[in-house]
Amino acid sequence: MTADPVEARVHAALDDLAGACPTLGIALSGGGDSTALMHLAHGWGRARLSAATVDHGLRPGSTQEAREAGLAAAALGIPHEILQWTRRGDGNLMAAAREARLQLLADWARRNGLSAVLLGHTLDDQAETLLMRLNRGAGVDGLSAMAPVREAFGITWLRPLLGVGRADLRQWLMARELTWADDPSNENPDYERVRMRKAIAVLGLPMPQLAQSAENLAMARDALCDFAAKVAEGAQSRAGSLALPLDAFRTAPLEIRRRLLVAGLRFVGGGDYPPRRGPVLHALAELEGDARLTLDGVIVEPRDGFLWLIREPAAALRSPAGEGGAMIWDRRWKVHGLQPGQQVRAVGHEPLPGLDWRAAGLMRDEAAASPGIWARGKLIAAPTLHPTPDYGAKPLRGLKEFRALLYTH
Ligand SMILES: Nc1ncnc2c1ncn2[C@@H]1O[C@H](COP(=O)(O)OP(=O)(O)OP(=O)(O)O)[C@@H](O)[C@H]1O
Repeated sequence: MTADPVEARVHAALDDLAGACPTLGIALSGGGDSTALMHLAHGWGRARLSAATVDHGLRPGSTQEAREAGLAAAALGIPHEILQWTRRGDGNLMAAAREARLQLLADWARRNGLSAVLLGHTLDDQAETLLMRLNRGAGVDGLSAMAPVREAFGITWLRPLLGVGRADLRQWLMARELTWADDPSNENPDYERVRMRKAIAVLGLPMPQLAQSAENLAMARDALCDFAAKVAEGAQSRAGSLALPLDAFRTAPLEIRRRLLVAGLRFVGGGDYPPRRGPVLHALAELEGDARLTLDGVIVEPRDGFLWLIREPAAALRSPAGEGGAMIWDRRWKVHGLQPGQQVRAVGHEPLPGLDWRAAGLMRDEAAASPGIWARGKLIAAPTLHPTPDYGAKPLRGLKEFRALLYTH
């Protein structure tokens, strides 16, 4: 047991988060936080360590800094790699650099069979992030604390420094005559994070309390998710539609209803982004009556004790046709084994009179938005509707997979 408070705290966090990991990676930027992290993890001594530095090549001298980080790792006998980023495309530079950094580190971790990668986010990062997001008017989810454990890019990321302040880490390093590189962008007031850091210092805002608020919000978020999951327990899904029990939905608090509706819209519509808050709140107000509405390509309709969310036929018809052996159509259907010349497109309303769609227990719009297999402009099969004698088995021979995908966001 160590008497130093920084070591005691970080080692306890490592026991907790990484106790079962035989190998750990360190995302080593060369700055004070991750340099301290490397030394503290080395002192902890319970896992085999490797380190990597991403050279973004965005500042002169970045390659030299990455090499110096490598030397610091080598001094502790820790193998180190420099991962080079070459920028492609344009867009938000910081966001692209961050995304690429995580991807490069994740690939490196996989290549080296590492159980998890440690990141050097601190109590200060937690507090600054909270203020930045408050400034942007984020909701409970956006304001919640950074998690100490996170799965992303196919690997586990651990943040054992979240309980320690940046100044304490710097002092810890200085007391041991250990050096680090200061990134000049940490002083650049063009960055929102830097402005927030200065505001915290000038106003004397209490960092631990800010970080605690972020953690409390994370707990509130988790409780809301659990509650929403309970209400959704009686949900049914068929033919890519979703039905939520109407009583449970109507009696749930507004925030729970909002979450359920957002999750349902993404499940049925397959959208990459959640729908905007304003239209969702508006829809929730309308749903207090018996309104039927359309939002984000999804029909929302209270009917027979359920709140139905059905893909809007017009939106499904706009979806590009699916072709080839294996594909995902309309973001929701996985189709495998189509024959050459066959396409997946929505059935549409037109062919419905000739089909026995009621026998499948579907509603009219549900049937129209469901996938059909077409050849030479003719519908030859509609596997989610009842197979009718006209279809026969022939056109479907070879169809191996045809199922609605579950979206879990
Ligand atoms: N160039 C880099 N190479 C390796 N690891 C890095 C690099 N830059 C940052 N990291 C890792 O990420 C941690 C957090 O750094 P930083 O706050 O700059 O990045 P971030 O995750 O992009 O955060 P933010 O979202 O706040 O911008 C560092 O402590 C370090 O572990």
